[in-house]
Amino acid sequence: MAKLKFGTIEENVMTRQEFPLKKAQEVLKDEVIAVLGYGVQGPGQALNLKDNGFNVIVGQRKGSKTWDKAVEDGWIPGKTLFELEEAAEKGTILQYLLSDAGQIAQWETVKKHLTPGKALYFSHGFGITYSDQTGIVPPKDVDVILVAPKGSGTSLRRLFVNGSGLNSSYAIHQDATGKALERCLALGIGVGSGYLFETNFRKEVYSDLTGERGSLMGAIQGLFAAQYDLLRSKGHSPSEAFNETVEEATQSLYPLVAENGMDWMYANCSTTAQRGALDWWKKFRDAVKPVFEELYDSVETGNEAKLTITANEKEDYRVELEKELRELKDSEMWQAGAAVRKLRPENA
Ligand SMILES: NC(=O)C1=CN([C@@H]2O[C@H](COP(=O)(O)OP(=O)(O)OC[C@H]3O[C@@H](n4cnc5c(N)ncnc54)[C@H](O)[C@@H]3O)[C@@H](O)[C@H]2O)C=CC1
Ligand SMILES: CC(=O)[C@](C)(O)C(=O)O
Ligand SMILES: [Mg+2]
Ligand SMILES: [Mg+2]
Repeated sequence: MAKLKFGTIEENVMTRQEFPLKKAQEVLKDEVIAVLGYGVQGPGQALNLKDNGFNVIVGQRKGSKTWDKAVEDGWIPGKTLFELEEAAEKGTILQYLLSDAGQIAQWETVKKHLTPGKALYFSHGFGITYSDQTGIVPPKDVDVILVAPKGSGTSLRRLFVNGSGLNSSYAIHQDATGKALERCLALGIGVGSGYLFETNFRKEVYSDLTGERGSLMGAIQGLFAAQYDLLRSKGHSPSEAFNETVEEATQSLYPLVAENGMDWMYANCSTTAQRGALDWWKKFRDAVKPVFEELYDSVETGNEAKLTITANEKEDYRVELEKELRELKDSEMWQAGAAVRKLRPENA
Protein backbone atom coordinates (compact mmCIF):
# COMPACT_ATOMS: atom_id res chain seq x y z
CA MET A 1 0.00 0.00 0.00
CA ALA A 2 1.18 3.49 -0.80
CA LYS A 3 2.54 5.46 2.14
CA LEU A 4 1.59 9.08 1.66
CA LYS A 5 2.14 12.14 3.76
CA PHE A 6 -1.01 13.98 4.86
CA GLY A 7 0.04 17.15 6.62
CA THR A 8 2.67 15.90 9.04
CA ILE A 9 1.30 12.34 9.33
CA GLU A 10 1.97 9.33 7.10
CA GLU A 11 -0.95 7.13 6.10
CA ASN A 12 -1.41 3.88 4.20
CA VAL A 13 -3.74 4.47 1.29
CA MET A 14 -4.87 2.45 -1.70
CA THR A 15 -4.88 4.13 -5.08
CA ARG A 16 -6.18 3.05 -8.47
CA GLN A 17 -2.60 2.77 -9.68
CA GLU A 18 -1.86 0.23 -6.97
CA PHE A 19 -5.15 -1.62 -7.25
CA PRO A 20 -6.16 -1.26 -10.90
CA LEU A 21 -9.65 -2.07 -12.12
CA LYS A 22 -8.28 -5.19 -13.86
CA LYS A 23 -7.14 -6.58 -10.53
CA ALA A 24 -10.50 -5.76 -8.92
CA GLN A 25 -12.29 -7.57 -11.76
CA GLU A 26 -10.03 -10.60 -11.26
CA VAL A 27 -10.66 -10.67 -7.48
CA LEU A 28 -14.45 -10.50 -7.92
CA LYS A 29 -14.85 -12.53 -11.12
CA ASP A 30 -16.80 -15.36 -9.46
CA GLU A 31 -18.90 -13.16 -7.17
CA VAL A 32 -22.48 -12.07 -7.52
CA ILE A 33 -22.73 -8.60 -6.00
CA ALA A 34 -26.23 -7.97 -4.66
CA VAL A 35 -26.90 -4.30 -4.03
CA LEU A 36 -29.75 -4.24 -1.50
CA GLY A 37 -31.54 -0.90 -1.57
CA TYR A 38 -31.88 1.60 -4.37
CA GLY A 39 -32.15 4.97 -2.63
CA VAL A 40 -29.16 7.29 -3.02
CA GLN A 41 -26.04 5.10 -2.60
CA GLY A 42 -27.66 2.05 -4.22
CA PRO A 43 -27.97 3.52 -7.73
CA GLY A 44 -24.53 5.18 -7.63
CA GLN A 45 -22.70 2.07 -6.51
CA ALA A 46 -24.71 -0.46 -8.54
CA LEU A 47 -24.42 1.46 -11.82
CA ASN A 48 -20.71 2.18 -11.36
CA LEU A 49 -20.04 -1.50 -10.59
CA LYS A 50 -22.05 -2.60 -13.62
CA ASP A 51 -20.28 -0.13 -15.93
CA ASN A 52 -16.96 -1.34 -14.50
CA GLY A 53 -17.80 -4.85 -15.68
CA PHE A 54 -18.86 -6.58 -12.44
CA ASN A 55 -21.66 -9.07 -12.00
CA VAL A 56 -24.33 -7.01 -10.19
CA ILE A 57 -27.94 -7.57 -9.21
CA VAL A 58 -30.24 -5.18 -7.35
CA GLY A 59 -32.61 -6.06 -4.50
CA GLN A 60 -35.51 -3.73 -3.84
CA ARG A 61 -39.10 -3.82 -2.59
CA LYS A 62 -41.47 -4.41 -5.50
CA GLY A 63 -44.14 -1.73 -5.87
CA SER A 64 -41.89 0.97 -4.40
CA LYS A 65 -40.91 4.15 -6.21
CA THR A 66 -37.30 3.05 -6.17
CA TRP A 67 -38.20 -0.27 -7.85
CA ASP A 68 -39.55 1.80 -10.76
CA LYS A 69 -36.39 3.91 -10.72
CA ALA A 70 -34.28 0.74 -10.93
CA VAL A 71 -36.29 -0.40 -13.96
CA GLU A 72 -35.81 3.03 -15.57
CA ASP A 73 -32.07 2.71 -14.94
CA GLY A 74 -32.00 -0.51 -16.95
CA TRP A 75 -32.19 -3.23 -14.26
CA ILE A 76 -34.36 -6.08 -15.52
CA PRO A 77 -36.97 -7.68 -13.21
CA GLY A 78 -36.26 -11.39 -12.79
CA LYS A 79 -32.82 -11.05 -14.34
CA THR A 80 -30.88 -8.32 -12.56
CA LEU A 81 -33.62 -6.88 -10.32
CA PHE A 82 -35.26 -8.89 -7.54
CA GLU A 83 -37.16 -8.59 -4.28
CA LEU A 84 -34.76 -7.96 -1.39
CA GLU A 85 -34.84 -11.52 -0.10
CA GLU A 86 -34.33 -13.13 -3.48
CA ALA A 87 -31.36 -10.88 -4.19
CA ALA A 88 -29.91 -11.66 -0.74
CA GLU A 89 -30.19 -15.35 -1.52
CA LYS A 90 -28.54 -15.03 -4.95
CA GLY A 91 -25.71 -12.70 -3.93
CA THR A 92 -22.31 -13.84 -2.65
CA ILE A 93 -21.53 -10.27 -1.59
CA LEU A 94 -24.45 -8.42 -0.02
CA GLN A 95 -24.09 -4.65 -0.20
CA TYR A 96 -26.40 -3.53 2.56
CA LEU A 97 -27.51 -0.15 1.24
CA LEU A 98 -30.93 0.21 2.78
CA SER A 99 -31.34 3.30 4.94
CA ASP A 100 -29.77 2.71 8.35
CA ALA A 101 -33.28 2.23 9.81
CA GLY A 102 -34.30 -0.05 6.93
CA GLN A 103 -31.25 -2.21 7.71
CA ILE A 104 -32.64 -2.85 11.21
CA ALA A 105 -36.10 -3.68 9.86
CA GLN A 106 -34.80 -6.15 7.25
CA TRP A 107 -32.00 -7.69 9.29
CA GLU A 108 -33.64 -11.03 10.10
CA THR A 109 -34.47 -11.54 6.41
CA VAL A 110 -30.97 -10.72 5.23
CA LYS A 111 -29.24 -12.67 8.01
CA LYS A 112 -30.92 -15.90 6.87
CA HIS A 113 -29.00 -15.67 3.62
CA LEU A 114 -25.58 -14.90 5.09
CA THR A 115 -24.30 -18.41 4.53
CA PRO A 116 -20.62 -19.24 5.24
CA GLY A 117 -18.11 -17.51 2.97
CA LYS A 118 -20.39 -14.71 1.83
CA ALA A 119 -19.50 -11.09 2.50
CA LEU A 120 -21.68 -8.46 4.13
CA TYR A 121 -20.78 -4.96 2.97
CA PHE A 122 -21.78 -1.64 4.50
CA SER A 123 -21.24 1.97 3.48
CA HIS A 124 -21.63 3.18 7.05
CA GLY A 125 -20.34 1.95 10.40
CA PHE A 126 -23.75 2.58 11.99
CA GLY A 127 -25.37 -0.87 12.09
CA ILE A 128 -22.31 -2.63 13.52
CA THR A 129 -21.05 0.08 15.89
CA TYR A 130 -24.43 0.65 17.50
CA SER A 131 -25.35 -3.06 17.45
CA ASP A 132 -26.84 -2.76 20.94
CA GLN A 133 -29.46 -0.50 19.35
CA THR A 134 -29.66 -2.04 15.85
CA GLY A 135 -29.47 -5.74 16.71
CA ILE A 136 -27.15 -6.22 13.70
CA VAL A 137 -24.66 -8.93 14.67
CA PRO A 138 -23.49 -10.91 11.63
CA PRO A 139 -22.68 -14.61 11.80
CA LYS A 140 -18.99 -15.33 12.48
CA ASP A 141 -18.34 -17.19 9.23
CA VAL A 142 -18.94 -14.26 6.82
CA ASP A 143 -16.67 -11.37 5.91
CA VAL A 144 -17.92 -8.02 7.19
CA ILE A 145 -16.45 -5.11 5.26
CA LEU A 146 -17.05 -1.44 4.62
CA VAL A 147 -16.51 1.03 1.80
CA ALA A 148 -17.91 4.44 2.69
CA PRO A 149 -17.88 6.94 -0.17
CA LYS A 150 -17.32 10.40 1.29
CA GLY A 151 -20.18 12.10 -0.43
CA SER A 152 -23.62 11.64 -1.92
CA GLY A 153 -24.36 8.65 -4.14
CA THR A 154 -25.46 11.21 -6.68
CA SER A 155 -21.95 12.70 -6.76
CA LEU A 156 -20.39 9.21 -6.76
CA ARG A 157 -22.21 8.52 -10.03
CA ARG A 158 -21.61 11.97 -11.56
CA LEU A 159 -17.90 11.94 -10.83
CA PHE A 160 -17.61 8.41 -12.24
CA VAL A 161 -19.37 9.45 -15.44
CA ASN A 162 -16.98 12.45 -15.69
CA GLY A 163 -14.00 10.13 -15.33
CA SER A 164 -13.12 11.34 -11.83
CA GLY A 165 -13.86 9.66 -8.49
CA LEU A 166 -15.07 10.21 -4.93
CA ASN A 167 -12.73 9.27 -2.08
CA SER A 168 -13.89 6.47 0.23
CA SER A 169 -12.82 4.97 3.50
CA TYR A 170 -12.59 1.20 3.93
CA ALA A 171 -12.63 -1.09 6.95
CA ILE A 172 -12.63 -4.77 7.85
CA HIS A 173 -14.78 -5.82 10.79
CA GLN A 174 -14.55 -9.57 10.25
CA ASP A 175 -12.26 -11.60 8.01
CA ALA A 176 -13.77 -15.08 7.85
CA THR A 177 -12.44 -16.13 4.45
CA GLY A 178 -8.93 -14.68 4.60
CA LYS A 179 -9.95 -12.62 1.58
CA ALA A 180 -11.91 -9.85 3.26
CA LEU A 181 -9.32 -7.18 2.50
CA GLU A 182 -8.96 -7.91 -1.19
CA ARG A 183 -12.73 -8.23 -1.58
CA CYS A 184 -13.17 -4.91 0.18
CA LEU A 185 -10.56 -3.03 -1.83
CA ALA A 186 -11.82 -4.52 -5.10
CA LEU A 187 -15.32 -3.29 -4.27
CA GLY A 188 -13.93 0.11 -3.33
CA ILE A 189 -12.29 0.42 -6.73
CA GLY A 190 -15.36 -1.06 -8.43
CA VAL A 191 -17.82 1.49 -7.01
CA GLY A 192 -15.70 4.30 -8.41
CA SER A 193 -13.63 5.53 -5.47
CA GLY A 194 -10.87 8.09 -5.97
CA TYR A 195 -8.42 6.89 -3.33
CA LEU A 196 -9.28 4.64 -0.38
CA PHE A 197 -8.16 5.32 3.19
CA GLU A 198 -8.27 2.90 6.06
CA THR A 199 -10.57 3.25 9.05
CA ASN A 200 -12.63 1.05 11.36
CA PHE A 201 -16.42 0.89 11.69
CA ARG A 202 -16.49 2.98 14.87
CA LYS A 203 -14.28 5.76 13.56
CA GLU A 204 -16.19 5.83 10.29
CA VAL A 205 -19.54 6.37 11.94
CA TYR A 206 -18.26 8.84 14.55
CA SER A 207 -16.58 11.02 11.94
CA ASP A 208 -19.42 10.67 9.44
CA LEU A 209 -22.16 11.65 11.90
CA THR A 210 -20.01 14.55 13.11
CA GLY A 211 -19.26 15.77 9.58
CA GLU A 212 -22.84 15.71 8.30
CA ARG A 213 -24.24 17.33 11.46
CA GLY A 214 -21.29 19.72 11.43
CA SER A 215 -19.46 21.56 8.69
CA LEU A 216 -20.88 19.55 5.77
CA MET A 217 -24.57 20.11 6.39
CA GLY A 218 -25.83 21.24 9.81
CA ALA A 219 -23.26 23.86 10.72
CA ILE A 220 -23.08 25.30 7.23
CA GLN A 221 -26.83 25.96 7.13
CA GLY A 222 -26.59 27.47 10.62
CA LEU A 223 -23.71 29.75 9.59
CA PHE A 224 -25.43 30.83 6.37
CA ALA A 225 -28.72 31.50 8.18
CA ALA A 226 -27.05 33.55 10.91
CA GLN A 227 -25.28 35.82 8.43
CA TYR A 228 -28.25 36.08 6.05
CA ASP A 229 -30.64 37.00 8.87
CA LEU A 230 -28.20 39.55 10.24
CA LEU A 231 -27.77 41.27 6.88
CA ARG A 232 -31.53 41.32 6.32
CA SER A 233 -32.13 42.77 9.79
CA LYS A 234 -29.69 45.55 8.95
CA GLY A 235 -31.69 46.51 5.89
CA HIS A 236 -29.83 44.65 3.12
CA SER A 237 -31.92 43.29 0.24
CA PRO A 238 -32.43 39.52 -0.25
CA SER A 239 -30.25 39.70 -3.38
CA GLU A 240 -27.43 41.33 -1.47
CA ALA A 241 -27.75 39.07 1.57
CA PHE A 242 -27.94 35.86 -0.51
CA ASN A 243 -25.11 36.75 -2.86
CA GLU A 244 -22.86 37.83 0.00
CA THR A 245 -23.62 34.68 2.03
CA VAL A 246 -24.17 31.73 -0.33
CA GLU A 247 -23.87 32.42 -4.04
CA GLU A 248 -20.41 33.93 -3.86
CA ALA A 249 -19.27 31.07 -1.64
CA THR A 250 -20.50 28.21 -3.81
CA GLN A 251 -19.96 29.78 -7.22
CA SER A 252 -16.75 31.71 -6.74
CA LEU A 253 -14.80 30.99 -3.58
CA TYR A 254 -15.38 27.27 -2.69
CA PRO A 255 -14.24 26.10 -6.13
CA LEU A 256 -10.97 27.94 -5.48
CA VAL A 257 -10.66 26.22 -2.08
CA ALA A 258 -11.33 22.86 -3.75
CA GLU A 259 -8.72 23.55 -6.38
CA ASN A 260 -5.83 24.66 -4.24
CA GLY A 261 -6.68 25.22 -0.60
CA MET A 262 -7.82 28.04 1.66
CA ASP A 263 -4.67 30.17 1.39
CA TRP A 264 -5.01 30.08 -2.40
CA MET A 265 -8.60 31.26 -2.21
CA TYR A 266 -7.56 34.02 0.21
CA ALA A 267 -4.69 35.01 -2.08
CA ASN A 268 -7.19 35.50 -4.90
CA CYS A 269 -9.22 37.96 -2.85
CA SER A 270 -8.39 41.56 -1.98
CA THR A 271 -5.80 42.33 0.67
CA THR A 272 -8.67 44.00 2.53
CA ALA A 273 -10.61 40.73 2.56
CA GLN A 274 -7.52 38.74 3.50
CA ARG A 275 -6.72 41.07 6.44
CA GLY A 276 -10.29 40.72 7.76
CA ALA A 277 -10.61 36.98 7.21
CA LEU A 278 -7.27 36.32 8.90
CA ASP A 279 -8.36 38.49 11.85
CA TRP A 280 -11.78 36.85 12.26
CA TRP A 281 -11.47 33.11 11.52
CA LYS A 282 -10.11 32.10 14.91
CA LYS A 283 -12.92 33.91 16.69
CA PHE A 284 -15.46 31.88 14.69
CA ARG A 285 -13.52 28.67 15.36
CA ASP A 286 -13.51 29.34 19.09
CA ALA A 287 -17.21 30.23 19.10
CA VAL A 288 -18.30 26.92 17.55
CA LYS A 289 -15.75 24.67 19.27
CA PRO A 290 -18.05 23.96 22.27
CA VAL A 291 -20.90 23.05 19.92
CA PHE A 292 -18.63 20.57 18.14
CA GLU A 293 -17.60 19.09 21.50
CA GLU A 294 -21.28 18.64 22.38
CA LEU A 295 -21.94 17.08 18.99
CA TYR A 296 -19.09 14.55 19.18
CA ASP A 297 -20.17 13.60 22.67
CA SER A 298 -23.72 12.98 21.46
CA VAL A 299 -22.34 10.77 18.67
CA GLU A 300 -20.00 8.84 20.98
CA THR A 301 -22.64 8.07 23.60
CA GLY A 302 -24.99 6.68 20.96
CA ASN A 303 -27.48 9.48 21.50
CA GLU A 304 -27.42 10.56 17.83
CA ALA A 305 -28.02 6.95 16.78
CA LYS A 306 -30.95 6.70 19.19
CA LEU A 307 -32.49 9.94 17.88
CA THR A 308 -32.13 8.75 14.29
CA ILE A 309 -33.56 5.30 14.92
CA THR A 310 -36.50 6.60 16.95
CA ALA A 311 -37.38 9.23 14.34
CA ASN A 312 -37.05 6.77 11.44
CA GLU A 313 -39.32 4.21 13.10
CA LYS A 314 -42.34 6.54 12.97
CA GLU A 315 -44.97 5.68 10.37
CA ASP A 316 -45.09 9.23 9.02
CA TYR A 317 -41.32 9.72 9.04
CA ARG A 318 -40.96 10.53 5.33
CA VAL A 319 -43.89 12.95 5.43
CA GLU A 320 -42.44 14.77 8.45
CA LEU A 321 -39.00 14.88 6.85
CA GLU A 322 -40.43 16.41 3.71
CA LYS A 323 -42.22 19.03 5.80
CA GLU A 324 -38.95 20.02 7.43
CA LEU A 325 -37.14 20.14 4.09
CA ARG A 326 -39.95 22.29 2.74
CA GLU A 327 -39.51 24.66 5.65
CA LEU A 328 -35.89 25.17 4.55
CA LYS A 329 -36.92 25.51 0.92
CA ASP A 330 -39.65 28.03 1.74
CA SER A 331 -37.42 30.17 3.96
CA GLU A 332 -36.66 33.58 2.52
CA MET A 333 -32.95 32.78 2.16
CA TRP A 334 -33.50 29.71 -0.03
CA GLN A 335 -36.37 31.32 -1.94
CA ALA A 336 -33.97 34.15 -2.70
CA GLY A 337 -31.51 31.43 -3.73
CA ALA A 338 -33.97 29.92 -6.18
CA ALA A 339 -34.47 33.33 -7.78
CA VAL A 340 -30.72 33.94 -7.93
CA ARG A 341 -30.07 30.53 -9.56
CA LYS A 342 -32.66 31.28 -12.22
CA LEU A 343 -30.72 34.41 -13.11
CA ARG A 344 -27.43 32.58 -13.69
CA PRO A 345 -26.62 33.25 -17.35
CA GLU A 346 -26.62 29.53 -18.16
CA ASN A 347 -30.19 29.25 -16.78
CA ALA A 348 -31.57 32.48 -18.18
N1 LIG B 1 -27.09 9.03 0.90
C1 LIG B 1 -25.78 8.91 0.66
O1 LIG B 1 -25.27 9.38 -0.36
C2 LIG B 1 -24.89 8.20 1.62
C3 LIG B 1 -25.34 7.13 2.36
N2 LIG B 1 -24.47 6.34 3.06
C4 LIG B 1 -24.96 5.17 3.76
O2 LIG B 1 -25.43 4.24 2.77
C5 LIG B 1 -26.56 3.52 3.25
C6 LIG B 1 -27.75 3.75 2.34
O3 LIG B 1 -28.10 5.11 2.44
P1 LIG B 1 -29.07 5.85 1.41
O4 LIG B 1 -28.73 5.44 0.04
O5 LIG B 1 -29.06 7.28 1.78
O6 LIG B 1 -30.48 5.20 1.83
P2 LIG B 1 -31.96 5.70 1.50
O7 LIG B 1 -32.54 6.39 2.67
O8 LIG B 1 -31.95 6.40 0.20
O9 LIG B 1 -32.72 4.30 1.39
C7 LIG B 1 -32.22 3.24 0.59
C8 LIG B 1 -33.26 2.19 0.32
O10 LIG B 1 -33.75 1.60 1.52
C9 LIG B 1 -35.06 1.16 1.28
N3 LIG B 1 -35.72 0.97 2.59
C10 LIG B 1 -35.82 1.86 3.61
N4 LIG B 1 -36.47 1.31 4.64
C11 LIG B 1 -36.77 0.04 4.28
C12 LIG B 1 -37.45 -1.04 4.93
N5 LIG B 1 -37.94 -0.93 6.16
N6 LIG B 1 -37.58 -2.19 4.25
C13 LIG B 1 -37.08 -2.33 2.99
N7 LIG B 1 -36.44 -1.34 2.34
C14 LIG B 1 -36.31 -0.18 2.97
C15 LIG B 1 -35.65 2.27 0.42
O11 LIG B 1 -36.70 1.78 -0.36
C16 LIG B 1 -34.48 2.68 -0.45
O12 LIG B 1 -34.48 1.98 -1.66
C17 LIG B 1 -26.75 4.01 4.69
O13 LIG B 1 -26.00 3.16 5.52
C18 LIG B 1 -26.15 5.40 4.66
O14 LIG B 1 -25.74 5.86 5.94
C19 LIG B 1 -23.13 6.58 3.06
C20 LIG B 1 -22.60 7.63 2.35
C21 LIG B 1 -23.46 8.59 1.68
C1 LIG C 1 -23.25 12.05 1.82
C2 LIG C 1 -22.69 11.53 3.08
O1 LIG C 1 -21.59 11.01 3.11
C3 LIG C 1 -23.46 11.73 4.30
C4 LIG C 1 -23.69 13.20 4.38
O2 LIG C 1 -22.67 11.31 5.37
C5 LIG C 1 -24.77 10.97 4.28
O3 LIG C 1 -25.55 11.12 3.33
O4 LIG C 1 -25.03 10.23 5.23
MG1 LIG D 1 -20.72 10.60 4.82
MG1 LIG E 1 -23.64 9.90 6.65
